[in-house]
Amino acid sequence: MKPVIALTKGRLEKQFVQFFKELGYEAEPLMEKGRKLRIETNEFSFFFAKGVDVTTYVENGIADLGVVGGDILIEHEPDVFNLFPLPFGHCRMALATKKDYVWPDQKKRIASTFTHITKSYFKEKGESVDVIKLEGSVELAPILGLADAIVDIVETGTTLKENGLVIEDEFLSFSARLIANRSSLKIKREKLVPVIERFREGAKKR
Ligand SMILES: Nc1ncnc2c1ncn2[C@@H]1O[C@H](COP(=O)(O)OP(=O)(O)OP(=O)(O)O)[C@@H](O)[C@H]1O
Ligand SMILES: O=P(O)(O)OC[C@H]1O[C@H](OP(=O)(O)OP(=O)(O)O)[C@H](O)[C@@H]1O
Repeated sequence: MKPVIALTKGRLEKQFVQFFKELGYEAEPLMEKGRKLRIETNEFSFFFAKGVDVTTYVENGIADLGVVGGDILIEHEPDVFNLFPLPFGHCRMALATKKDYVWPDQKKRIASTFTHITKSYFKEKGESVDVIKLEGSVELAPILGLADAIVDIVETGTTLKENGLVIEDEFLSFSARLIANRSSLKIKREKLVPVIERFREGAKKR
């Protein structure tokens, strides 16, 4: 059986395919995938899912390996081997609010997709806040008055800037990570170790 790799769709997928190609693996089927969710190459079976679902598939042994953002691992703490960072998908976690915003005296309302990370951040500061969960376009929340501030991923800073928000604090930085199912690493050791080592070497070189 070929190793099965779960890839995060979207941003990370494109950067992974470039990296995978640079390692000398057959990447054409991935580059020509269109809307297909599963792709076979000579050496691997790939499938594509949202980041958090990638961790679920790897945790449950449907995939042997997975490529997922470090933010997802910290937020959801899946029971997988978190092997090492990959040289793409770099971003940071930031607390941001409206420019010149005057914070209210009452409990702060913070909107985020990353509720666990947000709660831990404020807990460490010894501050109790109300966290409002949003699934996307989080920057809207302070602008529309749903929240005082947001905790969200920042890469170039363009989204914040174009929406009149400024960073109050940056507190975590991430990249994509290679993860593995715990039993696959034992049962399929002979097949997986050379792949993992090739990825590790490639990641070091970049
Ligand atoms: N600018 C960025 N915004 C969001 N995620 C980024 C960014 N740069 C790198 N990443 C990384 O890419 C991963 C996947 O991001 P992507 O935006 O493709 O997924 P998503 O936020 O779940 O997407 P979607 O909004 O399409 O559902 C994130 O978990 C994060 O680690
Ligand atoms: O600093 P930047 O380079 O502007 O990138 C950061 C933005 O990208 C992500 O959103 P995404 O495009 O994934 O859309 P979403 O709001 O639907 O998650 C993230 O949530 C920020 O909004």
